[in-house]
Amino acid sequence: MNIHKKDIIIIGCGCIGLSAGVILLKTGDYNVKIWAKDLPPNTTSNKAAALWYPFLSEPLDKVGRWSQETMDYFKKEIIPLGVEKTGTLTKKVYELYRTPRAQLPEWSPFVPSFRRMKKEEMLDGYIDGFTVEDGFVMDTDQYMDWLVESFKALGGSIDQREVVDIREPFIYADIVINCSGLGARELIGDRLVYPSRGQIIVVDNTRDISLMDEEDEYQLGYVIPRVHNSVLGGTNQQHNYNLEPSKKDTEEILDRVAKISPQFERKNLKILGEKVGLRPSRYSIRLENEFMQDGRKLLVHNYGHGGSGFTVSWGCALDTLKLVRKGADKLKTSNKSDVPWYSLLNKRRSSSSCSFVND
Ligand SMILES: Cc1cc2nc3c(=O)[nH]c(=O)nc-3n(C[C@H](O)[C@H](O)[C@H](O)COP(=O)(O)OP(=O)(O)OC[C@H]3O[C@@H](n4cnc5c(N)ncnc54)[C@H](O)[C@@H]3O)c2cc1C
Repeated sequence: MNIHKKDIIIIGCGCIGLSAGVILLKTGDYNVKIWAKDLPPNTTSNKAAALWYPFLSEPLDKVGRWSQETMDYFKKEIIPLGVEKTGTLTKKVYELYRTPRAQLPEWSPFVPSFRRMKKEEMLDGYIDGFTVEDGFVMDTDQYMDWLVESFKALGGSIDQREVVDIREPFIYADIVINCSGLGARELIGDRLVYPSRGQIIVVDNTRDISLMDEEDEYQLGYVIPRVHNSVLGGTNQQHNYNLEPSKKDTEEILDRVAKISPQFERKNLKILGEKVGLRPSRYSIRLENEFMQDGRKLLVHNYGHGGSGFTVSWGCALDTLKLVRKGADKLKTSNKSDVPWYSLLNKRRSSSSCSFVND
């Protein structure tokens, strides 16, 4: 056991915070606690489809690398554990277009199994498309439960609490990781993060291949077969905070998926439910160090993953570990009594405590 373990607080218990927590704990160098306003199953992550495929997130070169690293991690550490445990299933992905694409996606050079679809693979009505043979899907509730269990099994702990002042977790730890997703808008005042509302329909039938019609990035049509059901989508409504499923969206999604293939016409589908989540969109995923309080505290940002949170989760978690190591080496020695706001926030300590394993 490393008796000099550093304490870390992660803000956020979605797929991003939990993946970062697992990677940090696996090193044996840190005590890790998650603070989160909402816990699974009430996070955006639980509302996702979720398919491994880079989508609606930037910058595309980094997204390509993080996506491939995530795929490698899934293949080595998660898929071998079995679908019953992790809710993760290997599935081919087809991204379909009705008009020719002049270019391959910018992220594609990072993914060796990416290729343009062959003519004989094309569905009626489509003339271009891409595929990733070894793609995979997650049944999000099952996968998120497994993530929580993995984090706890490694010694991590989770407190349900909202952070209203980013300085508060620094009372208890010199290193804080901000995985607050859309919450970063209020938590640190980052107005560059905004919601992209996604609505999905859960249906009972499962198919063999994930199909996505991405001709119009705001009027999406996709069918994602998971372990126990399939997900039909979707919407991409920017700056829309409505968390209630809309009847109009449901109707339009059903129309769009019926156009992908007659097998998805509504008479062939049994609707089990509808879900809405707000993707944490940003012009660029923010994964970087920020030093606070004259260099005595380290805030690592890991948020703004848009439509690819699951797809890049482990790649971003591995980079978070690198940032923590790099930042920790540069931290100046902390002297809590020097910190002017400490005494103010100290008042809260009596009512809301936080103890680490080493305390
Ligand atoms: C309909 C839909 C379909 C999607 N499909 C896919 C897909 O197929 N593949 C894919 O890769 N991605 C998909 N996504 C995107 C994916 O869901 C997100 O990118 C991902 O969930 C972001 O994870 P996160 O952990 O950053 O955010 P969240 O899951 O939102 O977690 C944020 C956490 O931070 C906490 N928090 C926020 N503010 C505070 C605060 N002030 N104090 C304490 N805690 C705070 C929250 O309570 C929560 O625990 C989809 C999204 C939607 C909506």
